[in-house]
Amino acid sequence: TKNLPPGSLGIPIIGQTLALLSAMRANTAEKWLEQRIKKYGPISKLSLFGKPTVFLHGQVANKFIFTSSGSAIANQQPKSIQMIIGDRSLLELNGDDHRRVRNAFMLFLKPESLKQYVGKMEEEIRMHLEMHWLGKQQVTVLPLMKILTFNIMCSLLFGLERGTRSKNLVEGFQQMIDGIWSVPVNLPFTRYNRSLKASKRVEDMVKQLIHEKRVELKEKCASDPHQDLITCLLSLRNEDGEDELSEKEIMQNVMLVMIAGYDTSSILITFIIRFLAIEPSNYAAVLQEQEEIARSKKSGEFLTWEDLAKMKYTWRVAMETLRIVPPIFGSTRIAVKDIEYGGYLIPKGWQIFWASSMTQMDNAIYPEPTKFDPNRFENKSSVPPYCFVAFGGGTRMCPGNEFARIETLITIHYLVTRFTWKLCADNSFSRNPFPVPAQGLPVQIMQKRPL
Ligand code: HEM
Repeated sequence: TKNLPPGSLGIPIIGQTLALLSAMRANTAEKWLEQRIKKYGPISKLSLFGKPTVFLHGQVANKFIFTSSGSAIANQQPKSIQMIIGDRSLLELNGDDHRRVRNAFMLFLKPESLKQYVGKMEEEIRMHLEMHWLGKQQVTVLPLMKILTFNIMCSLLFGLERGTRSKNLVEGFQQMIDGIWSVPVNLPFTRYNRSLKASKRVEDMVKQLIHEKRVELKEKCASDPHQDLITCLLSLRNEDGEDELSEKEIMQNVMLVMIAGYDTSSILITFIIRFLAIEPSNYAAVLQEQEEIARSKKSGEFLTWEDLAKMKYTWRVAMETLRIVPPIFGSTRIAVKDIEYGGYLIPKGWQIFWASSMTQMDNAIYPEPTKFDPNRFENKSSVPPYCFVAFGGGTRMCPGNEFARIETLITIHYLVTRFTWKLCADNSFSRNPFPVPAQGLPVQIMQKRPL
């Protein structure tokens, strides 16, 4: 029989949870994990979120976690997420069910489909800049990027225009996510309780939207079933001519997509803006790439898919941002049976924890890891597999990465060609558990003269 990995499970229930969370807030979580790796090696045990856990680090470990079959390692998120989103979201599904629901979402989220939404995203971005940036001297970037990414999602995923409904949705939705990362105590006046109530309201709103889309689809049989995500999902049939997804699956996964795509993308764009403000040579290279594209267009002309393909350097800047500040610090799985790994036993029922930053800040993979150097990604082959894991990997790799790429590139295009900016606060940040720049990143902005 194999031994358990080294390390201590800490105080019952609490374990090392508070220590990790407070290191995240102080932005020292990488150091905290590094010390563990120094002390115990790349495989160690601890307890997190009330569960005995094995922390795994390194390229081989990432591959092991991302490619193991669901019969050995299944997805496992904190119970609070299940209570808030429900038991049929991709996060809870495994095996065939996971594949079926994920494939349905990929029909909408794959690049060939997203191609047709470039214009819609662009309209949202232009409108956003007009409403929130134009004529201002100072803006706070993070809250604005949240508004922007939420509006993009409302438009593309739900076909929902701005108005009272999307306002109510964003309010409910904000309260709902606030509780996902809170202590799951369901008593009146706790954040968690408010979040559960908000999730019920959001659920009702999404249900109503689904109902309307269903009626629309029936009445206008010929209209484009790909006009938005919900309509696309409702139009899917399996081999027996039945609905491919149940209404519950559509509802819960639409809620999941909103949660998964909202904080993450807005944080990525916010941190690119921050890096461009503190790295003048990278800013100059992005500006050159984007001005060249802007110059090739007539005034007011929309960007095309081909234009996005030209934004290679800008995407490298985004990848370097994701490498140094991954919006998702890490995530957990559960061992479905006793597993042997690296000479140790991971007992059935234990949690497995991986952290993207740890591989992405590894000196052996990325020399001078703290240096912001987008050219690391110039040559795809220079990054070994399972070492850039900001979007995860394997069967659960982020299905929204292309969506995030498109909205990020278009937003940066408009920002650098229309504005210049300077940071107003220091450039520190903390994790909560998402990275949040000091004061939400206030910047002083100046509008540029059109090219
Ligand atoms: C910069 C932006 C984004 C980052 C860094 C990011 C990161 C991630 C990561 C690391 C995972 C995997 C977690 C794990 O393996 O446990 C994931 C999963 C997921 N992401 Fe994203 N994401 C981003 C944007 C989006 C967007 C825009 C959407 C939707 C439009 C989205 C939808 C999802 C969904 C539904 C899952 C669960 C997939 C599954 O379990 O099969 N994400 N994301």
